Amino acid sequence: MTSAFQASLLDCDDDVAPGLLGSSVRRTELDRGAWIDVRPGWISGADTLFDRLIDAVPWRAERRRMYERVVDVPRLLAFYAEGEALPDPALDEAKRALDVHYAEELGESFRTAGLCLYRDGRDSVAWHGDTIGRGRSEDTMVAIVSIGTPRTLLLRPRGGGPTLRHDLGHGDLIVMGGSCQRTWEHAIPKSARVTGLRISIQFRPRGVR
Ligand SMILES: O=C(O)CCC(=O)C(=O)O
Ligand SMILES: [Fe+2]
Repeated sequence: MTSAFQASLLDCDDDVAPGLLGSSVRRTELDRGAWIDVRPGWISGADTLFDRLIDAVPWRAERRRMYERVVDVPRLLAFYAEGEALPDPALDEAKRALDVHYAEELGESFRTAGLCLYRDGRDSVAWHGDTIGRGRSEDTMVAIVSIGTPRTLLLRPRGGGPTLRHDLGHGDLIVMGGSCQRTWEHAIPKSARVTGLRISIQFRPRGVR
């Protein structure tokens, strides 16, 4: 697959690396004990990482049962279970940096990496919380690195309330924490305007999916 994502002129760094976290992470408290942390432009060399992941990851299409029908999942997927080698050393570095930054607050390390490839604005993820496993009943964190074409992440309280909109740019980090998976839902909506590829990398602790 060739990259349909146009390398930005400012980002011509061949070395891929996560930047500092620390005070560059901006926290927004949501209600009901949920929060999000945002660190724009966390990954430098994100263009290079994007191209490497497009080639290295065994992207696969999935079909899932939805009520009476079996439908195509509208994005390509890959999953790296605990202990499985990640597809790029920069993802190991990102995971290590997240483990250090969140060690005290999370009390455990991130263990798995889920990857999604959104081929264009027709690909999406519907409203959901990551509630398969412990996210259903316990506070946890899901850290997402977004690279490629910017997409909108929507967040809304379960049971109703205003929708928050967050634009995820190339190399950005967003972490959903506290009760976010069980008291809020998130989605990447379809968009007729989006024509480029986006990769999302989600790091989760053990037993959260
Ligand atoms: O694409 C994203 O950043 C979100 C993906 C997501 O919510 C999920 O895989 O659970
Ligand atoms: Fe999710």
